[in-house]
Amino acid sequence: MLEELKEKVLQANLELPKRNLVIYTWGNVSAIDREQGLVVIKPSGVPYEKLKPSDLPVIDLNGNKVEGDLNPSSDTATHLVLYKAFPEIGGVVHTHSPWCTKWAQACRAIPTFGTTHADYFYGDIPCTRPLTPLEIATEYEKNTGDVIVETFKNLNPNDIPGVVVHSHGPFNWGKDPMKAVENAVIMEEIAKLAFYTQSLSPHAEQMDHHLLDKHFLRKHGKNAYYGQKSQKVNN
Ligand SMILES: O=C(CO)[C@@H](O)[C@H](O)COP(=O)(O)O
Repeated sequence: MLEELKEKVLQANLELPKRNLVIYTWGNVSAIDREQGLVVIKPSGVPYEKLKPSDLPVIDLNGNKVEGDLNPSSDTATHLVLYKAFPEIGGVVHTHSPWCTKWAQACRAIPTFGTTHADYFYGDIPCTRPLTPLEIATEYEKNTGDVIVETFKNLNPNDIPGVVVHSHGPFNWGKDPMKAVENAVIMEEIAKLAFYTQSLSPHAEQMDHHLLDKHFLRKHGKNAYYGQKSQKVNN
């Protein structure tokens, strides 16, 4: 079981350079086996092309390494917070992909400007609140995950599978590690489209972002009542 999960995590990590989401080792993917309460994650600082399944550390939900010689990703604490807070996800990915990171550094949510966005994300893609200097200095600790969970207090992570963390970058998730990476690729493209849209039309920002909510709801087979948000937005 764990060996199969390691292979899935390996393949998902190899997608990051393939999809131009990372340079060097600026990204990491993990997956969770909820029955065993174990997480498989990329080792810290190891180039993707050198990765083997046996290199992938296995950790428990308290962050204790239960298998593997290499150190787990420096973002492990954030991955663990998200698995505990979002019970339906099976994979998490973090990168410093350039377009999402621009919105993160500007501490701005990525606006819903079109159906490309609304096909995948229910409303604007949130940015966390501005982080304090101490939170920025300790981004490797659990506070990064805590501020993401705080951002989703009134949002459904199944309908918005990603966030940009102020001064840091994007985190995405999904039902499995490859779906998490797919959501990261899509969010990076949406971030790029949004950047150029607002540069072409500064007034786009004033558009009612909820105009496209029903597009998402219909696409995802939810009861989309014209002009009203469906009560049932969970998958
Ligand atoms: O945010 C950061 C560094 O600021 C990390 O996400 C690194 O970009 C990747 O770290 P490892 O996964 O290799 O530990």
